[in-house]
Amino acid sequence: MNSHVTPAAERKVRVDLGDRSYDILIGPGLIAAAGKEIASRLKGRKMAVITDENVAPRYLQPLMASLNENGIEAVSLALPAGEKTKSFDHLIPVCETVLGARIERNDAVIALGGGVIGDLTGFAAGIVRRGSRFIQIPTSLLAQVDSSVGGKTGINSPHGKNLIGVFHQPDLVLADTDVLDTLSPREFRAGYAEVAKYGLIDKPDFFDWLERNWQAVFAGGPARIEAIAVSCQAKADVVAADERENGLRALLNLGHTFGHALEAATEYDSARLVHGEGVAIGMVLAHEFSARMNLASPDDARRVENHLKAVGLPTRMADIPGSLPPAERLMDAIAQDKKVKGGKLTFILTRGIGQSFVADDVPSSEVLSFLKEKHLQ
Ligand SMILES: NC(=O)c1ccc[n+]([C@@H]2O[C@H](COP(=O)([O-])OP(=O)(O)OC[C@H]3O[C@@H](n4cnc5c(N)ncnc54)[C@H](O)[C@@H]3O)[C@@H](O)[C@H]2O)c1
Ligand SMILES: O=C(O)C(=O)C[C@@H](O)[C@H](O)[C@H](O)COP(=O)(O)O
Ligand SMILES: [Zn+2]
Repeated sequence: MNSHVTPAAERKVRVDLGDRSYDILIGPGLIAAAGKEIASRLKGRKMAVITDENVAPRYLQPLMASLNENGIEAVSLALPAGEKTKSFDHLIPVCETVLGARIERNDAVIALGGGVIGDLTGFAAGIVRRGSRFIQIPTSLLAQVDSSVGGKTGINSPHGKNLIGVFHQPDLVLADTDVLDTLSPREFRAGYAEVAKYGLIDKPDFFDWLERNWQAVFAGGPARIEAIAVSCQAKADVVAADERENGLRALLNLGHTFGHALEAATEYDSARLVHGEGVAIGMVLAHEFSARMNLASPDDARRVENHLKAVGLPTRMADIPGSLPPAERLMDAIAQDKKVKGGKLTFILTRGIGQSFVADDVPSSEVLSFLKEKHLQ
């Protein structure tokens, strides 16, 4: 993998979906260049920019200036930051802002922010006028490597994560890597969990490379851009092969069945647990559960845990501050998972590092006794 590291220049990944194909541009300076990139690709000249209150003071003005300089008229809305914003309460003002600005179908709705803003804004774009054009300008590592790509949009319910939403692909993704310098270390680590996920799904060489190069990824520069580009290419390949998660795409859910249950159990309180942290704990649990089912070696679970711990991520349920509900309550959230078929649980399990697979019909009694055991560890 060392040979993959190239100088910090702009990279392009194409998501191949026939007449809904789009580019992901990755590199420095893309917010300043956004107006030009958008104007050269889209006909519409009216846009609504949705962002959050952390991102707005840093990056909204440069984006609005770039749009205006390129003949695009834009309105904006800044929402509170954090997972609780992915709710019906905040969906309403997004839809009303878009409609109030008379954004037509061929104009566009722009998400400027992390995965929360991307998922919420994408959902609004998917339902306003039964589908409006949508541009992702992801500003967190997590959003640049995962949530801005692939068209899953939506909001949370007390019943579980992302249970209300639509598939709605963006028309363009602009990942400005300069903005990652203002992300908090905790949020950078959370995004890194999704980067490591691609290695653990089916790229053992990439996982090896991350074990050796993670400090360089955290430091910035070419290794960081490389990790983002490899992640986007991995996701683009899966989405192009199975856009609506009829099979293969479920692999991108590695660690998420446990992780989402933990997010619901902590009531989407970002102070206690953010999505990437839930995924980190969930990926360790998925490897441990695979070992318990005699599918993989316990050494692989230890290796995954050691790496995630080394970067500073939580890896155990006991790492989550505050108390958790009993294992039976976690099972209620797991039963609402979108991968459940005919009441039977589907998990992403593994035969080793980079050898994940979709396991249908996982016995819930096994999962419950595993969770009871892991609850206090
Ligand atoms: N649609 C998908 O395919 C997909 C994939 C993965 C995750 N998700 C969803 O994404 C969400 C998590 O996304 P996230 O981790 O980006 O969370 P987030 O959107 O809450 O952003 C994390 C925090 O960082 C702040 N922030 C963002 N960019 C910043 C910057 N450049 N400088 C300073 N602060 C910045 C935000 O204001 C927020 O406080 C979850 O809801 C998860 O379910 C969706
Ligand atoms: O894009 C996908 O497919 C994923 O599963 C990516 C995940 O990282 C992401 O968190 C996604 O939102 C989870 O999907 P869900 O269908 O379980 O809500
Ligand atoms: Zn995720």
